[in-house]
Amino acid sequence: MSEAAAMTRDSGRESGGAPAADRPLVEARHVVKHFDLGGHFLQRERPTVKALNDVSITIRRGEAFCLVGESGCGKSTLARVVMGLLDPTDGEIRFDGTRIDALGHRARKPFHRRMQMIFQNPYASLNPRRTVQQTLEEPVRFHFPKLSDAEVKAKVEQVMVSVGNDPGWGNRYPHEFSGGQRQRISIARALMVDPDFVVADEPISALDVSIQAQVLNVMMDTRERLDLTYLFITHDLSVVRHFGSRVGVMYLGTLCELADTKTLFETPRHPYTRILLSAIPRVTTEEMQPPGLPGEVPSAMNLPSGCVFHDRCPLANARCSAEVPKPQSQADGTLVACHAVEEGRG
Ligand SMILES: Nc1ncnc2c1ncn2[C@@H]1O[C@H](COP(=O)(O)OP(=O)(O)OP(=O)(O)O)[C@@H](O)[C@H]1O
Repeated sequence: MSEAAAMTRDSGRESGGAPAADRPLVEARHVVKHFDLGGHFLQRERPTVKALNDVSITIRRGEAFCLVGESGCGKSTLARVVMGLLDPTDGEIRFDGTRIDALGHRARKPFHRRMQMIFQNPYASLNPRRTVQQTLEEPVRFHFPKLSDAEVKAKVEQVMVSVGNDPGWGNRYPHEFSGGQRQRISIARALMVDPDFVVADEPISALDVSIQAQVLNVMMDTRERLDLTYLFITHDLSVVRHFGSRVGVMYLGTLCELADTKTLFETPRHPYTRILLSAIPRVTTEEMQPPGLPGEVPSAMNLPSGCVFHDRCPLANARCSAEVPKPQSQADGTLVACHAVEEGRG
């Protein structure tokens, strides 16, 4: 199914029928996620963070799909909705052709095994009171209760070796390891249950620059060796270039552009993407504030009308402030949500 088809509301098409390799593994369709901040019950409009507003992406089997954008644009929220850690306000999530966001806990269990997550901070994501062995055994025993002790131990050893860790570290605790070693333990934990899909949310940004490449290489190696599909969230465009097969660029809860990595870097279409890429290599920080971009990102509690980027966009006209642009498929398959591009002004 093409990206454009996935983006067409009411297309309602199942992905069955196509050869396995061509079928999308993960689809987010028209996902909306609003956080209600409570407020006073007499308030007419309760304060709401509009974190995701009609976002659709399709992740194909075996690819490393990267999501980029400034801090607060909704990358982590989209990842959490895909993983079932947050319920979408609207829209749907499909995994291997099955709609999973509406499933009950029991029905979702097999999908929990197939979808794993690696978090940004390996210091916080590993339980300090559990040894490496206990941490790695736990998900295997939960998802494969019939395995014998010897089989579980062999599995731990095999996965530890596969991520470049010493299998003899099992009796040690997380604080005994460096950041890079801990993140490799986190990767091992995700791989223990033979997932198909791994979400990595800023997995290297908390690590020393000197070991970021090592950890990235471990992930690239596992992707090829185990035929994994990745959703990789990052601020760092040089990582995208290195790791990503396709890239989604987000701004203020919307998807601006979705393209093959090579195409995106060679011919960025959306004005926001162009500004972002023109800032490389200066923009690799948490803030990712591209120089030359006027003003600040508006609040997700008070979104601009029309295109959310219009008040910072050098190409904006009256239509941009009035009408939300829909993602349009270009001749090479790239999707761009921009009136200027659509009108040939881009
Ligand atoms: N639980 C929550 N309650 C209220 N607002 C939230 C919650 N989680 C996220 N948000 C808001 O949703 C928006 C998107 O946040 P999100 O963390 O998804 O962005 P991000 O692009 O991943 O940013 P970063 O790169 O800094 O992690 C932000 O405005 C954020 O403040």
